[in-house]
Amino acid sequence: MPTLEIDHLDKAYGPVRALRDMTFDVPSGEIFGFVGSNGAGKTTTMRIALGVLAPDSGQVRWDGRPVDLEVRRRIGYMPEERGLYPRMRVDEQLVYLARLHGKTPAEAKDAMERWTEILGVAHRRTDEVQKLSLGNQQRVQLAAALVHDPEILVLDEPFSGLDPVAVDVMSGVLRERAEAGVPVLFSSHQLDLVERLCDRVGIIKDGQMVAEGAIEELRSEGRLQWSVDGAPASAWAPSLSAGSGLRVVSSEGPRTVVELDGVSAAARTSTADDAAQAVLRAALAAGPVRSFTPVRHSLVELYRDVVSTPTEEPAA
Ligand SMILES: Nc1ncnc2c1ncn2[C@@H]1O[C@H](COP(=O)(O)OP(=O)(O)OP(=O)(O)O)[C@@H](O)[C@H]1O
Repeated sequence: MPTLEIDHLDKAYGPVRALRDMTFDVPSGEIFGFVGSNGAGKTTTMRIALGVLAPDSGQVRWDGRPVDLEVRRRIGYMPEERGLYPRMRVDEQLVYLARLHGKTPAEAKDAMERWTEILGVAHRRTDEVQKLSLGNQQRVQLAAALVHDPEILVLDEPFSGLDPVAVDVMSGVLRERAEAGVPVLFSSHQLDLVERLCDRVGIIKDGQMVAEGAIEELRSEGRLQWSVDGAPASAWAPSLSAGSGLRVVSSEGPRTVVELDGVSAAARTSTADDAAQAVLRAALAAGPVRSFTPVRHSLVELYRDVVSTPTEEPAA
């Protein structure tokens, strides 16, 4: 299966180390969400993936082959700074871009009509781009990334500034493209959306990948907490032994959340099961327990945990 491989990228802008050993893969058919705070290095990674910026070291490959001019033509890219000609008509611009990527005039017109229809801007085809609202310009920008039937999609914050309907349209298009076998790499600060849409997520901080995987995998590596609905914590939490690593993190009336600290990855599953049973036993000893559930953290919570953990400074 062809894969987009981001392989050990390093990049500095003068004294600023924008990327350090950035590594991940996006196989065909997968939607990979790239998240990280402002200045973390997302745009830099995507520009290198597209081949418009050279890394200091490392390589980007598609289907085992370094991204060269030929591969670059097969990438659909939505730049962060956007890149449409404001005074050109929507239809002329999209046909022009498709022609640049080698489509015949008939194919280009066909693709322009199809994508403006799918993205809900068909009625604005003859307008200059600058006359469209920002959201509609963004739909045209996505059409521009898609109009040459790219094999790979690299989209820098495609959802920013879109209304909920446009978000749904854009999400539908990305899903459909992924189902057609295209690897989709996109960055976003809208973590709820990333959680809904992505097969895998990469969280970056200071130019380094600090967590990567399916959201379920990130959850299973994250903090372990249980929510208990029963007697108040004051009636049973003191009986949790000091050496158990269990502590109450919140308690409101009958609802108590208990967390397990410092579990080594290897011991995690059995320790987690033991800890859950210990919490339940303690709560039951104090009265009836109406519900007992592991806390499922959202991507926002996982993200906060990961980015607030200090990263190791690599040896100089
Ligand atoms: N052309 C440039 N010259 C100098 N420094 C740059 C340049 N482009 C980016 N940087 C720096 O590199 C780092 C990574 O920036 P990058 O734009 O890749 O981050 P980002 O994750 O895309 O951020 P955002 O979420 O704000 O778009 C930042 O410290 C930024 O200031």
